[in-house]
Formats: sequence, structure tokens, C-alpha cells
Amino acid sequence: MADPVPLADPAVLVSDLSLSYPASGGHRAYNAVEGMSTVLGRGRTLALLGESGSGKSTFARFLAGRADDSPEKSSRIRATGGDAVVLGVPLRRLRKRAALQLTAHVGMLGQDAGATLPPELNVGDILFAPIAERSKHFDRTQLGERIVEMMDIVGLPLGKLQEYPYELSKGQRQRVAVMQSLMLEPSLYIADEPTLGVDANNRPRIVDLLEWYRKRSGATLILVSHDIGMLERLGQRVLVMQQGRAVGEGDIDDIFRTADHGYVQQLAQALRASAYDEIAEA
Ligand SMILES: Nc1ncnc2c1ncn2[C@@H]1O[C@H](COP(=O)(O)OP(=O)(O)OP(=O)(O)O)[C@@H](O)[C@H]1O
Repeated sequence: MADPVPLADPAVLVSDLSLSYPASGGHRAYNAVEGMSTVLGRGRTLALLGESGSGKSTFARFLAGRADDSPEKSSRIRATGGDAVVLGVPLRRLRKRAALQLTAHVGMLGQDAGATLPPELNVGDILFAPIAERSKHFDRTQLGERIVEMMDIVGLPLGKLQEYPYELSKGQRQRVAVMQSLMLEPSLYIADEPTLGVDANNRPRIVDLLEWYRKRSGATLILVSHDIGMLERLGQRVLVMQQGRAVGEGDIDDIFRTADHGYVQQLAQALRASAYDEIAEA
């Protein structure tokens, strides 16, 4: 099995990839993604857009090397065609050990991550946890400096490091989750709706953090998001999905201006006209 190459270029290469959920409880196997192909150069940012159920999260989770990351068998994603190569590692038959090696370099912020913070840890320990899980020896001082810088960028006072998730607002929890997902300094970072549910004043702080991280690390980003403010600041390429398939891909400005696909045109109009949460939750 190939070892991950953090500086691989392209960082992500997807060819004719189809993904499905297995049959379970009387339900047939479900094809969530069909025939996707795309290439993402190192250091680039790709935004995934599309209506609810179009396969964005499935695609994102698979690319993050987390296809099997679910206690329920029925939620494990299977590649049924094609393949994706992420940081030089083919994902189609990724074994547990190889997945663990890959995920050291691929950060993933799952949907509504702020709601799944461990309730028994305070914010400081939550931030240290990804590092402590992988290594007993780490430089607390150096990490502490990084944490202070991140807390400042997202506008959280340092006193919050002693607080527990139940003491934080929803938006504060989400900011902690985003910080936590960056702690291992991933070279590929995939975030599923990082600003969803965060009030409009605090969304830019999350974008600030992602922008800071991208500049500092040169990481490649994949963002599932309809937050137009974020896409304008961070998005470079946009891939629009509908019913598991890519229906448009291009530079953020071009794709909406010149889109010839009806759904992409509709989406472009909606993004310009509506409040972000209404689209994301539609
Ligand atoms: N655990 C699962 N088991 C079976 N089918 C699933 C599972 N998770 C998602 N699906 C189905 O796969 C399809 C794609 O879902 P997915 O969550 O990837 O879409 P999405 O575009 O991210 O939607 P949303 O924006 O609502 O999160 C949907 O039809 C969904 O019902």
C-alpha cells in the first residue's frame, strides 16, 4: 500500500468514481455518487455545491479517507466504480491501517461538528486531543502558541479554554470544532458546511481561520458550502452536484456567469438572492 505523500500534486485525482451505501434492513444498496471525475492541484481550493441529498457529504467523506468511519455498517461507503487517489493513496481498497496513516494528513470537519464535541473534555483538552491520540510526546508550548493564535483569529477569549462544550454557544462550539480539525496541520482539509448554523457575525471568523491556515500551510481545501461570503473569499473552483453527478465545474466566477446547465443557473440565482441558511437547509 502506498504511503501518503503530503506534498503530492495533484492532491486529489478522481476518475469515474461511483459510491454507494450497502443494502440494509430491507433497503436496497443506494448509489449516492455516480461517475465523478475531477482533479485538484496542491494548494487549490474546491467548493462542492448542490441541493440536499446530491451526494456532497458522501463524496467529501470518501475523499477524506473516512468511508468506514461509522459504527453502523449501513453508513459505510463503498466504491463501486472508478477510484480516487488522495495524497498519492488510492482509496478504493483502503485498509484500516492505511486509512489511519492517510487521515493523519487529511483533516475532516464533519457536518454539524460543533454538536459532537466530547462533553467530558474542556476546550483546551479538546484541542490537544487529536495530537495526544497519535503521540504521547508533543511540544505543548509550541502548540499552545498556535492555539492562542487561533483563538484570537476566531474571537474566543482564552478563558474559554477551561470551559466545557455545554457552557458554549452553538457558534462557539463550531469554532472550537474547526480549530480542533486543524490541529494536526493537515495538508488536505475537507470541511462539510463549516459555517452552517453560525450567526452571520461569526461566520467571517471561521473564514478568517481557514484563510489563515491555507496561507500558513499551503494546504489544499475542499469545502462543502453554500455560504456565498465564504465562497467568495476562499473558493477558486466550484463543482456543482445534482443527484450524485457533477453537473458543472469551473472557476467560481465563470461557472455562475456562463452556466448552461439549468440547475447551476438556478443555484447561482438562489445564492445571490437568498439568505445562506435557507439554501443550505432547503
Ligand atoms: N448512511 C446512509 N445510508 C444510506 N443512504 C445514505 C446515507 N447517508 C446518505 N445517504 C443517501 O445518499 C444520498 C446522498 O447523501 P449526502 O448526505 O451525501 O448528500 P448531501 O448533498 O451532502 O446532502 P446534505 O446537503 O443534505 O447534507 C442521499 O440520497 C442520502 O439519502
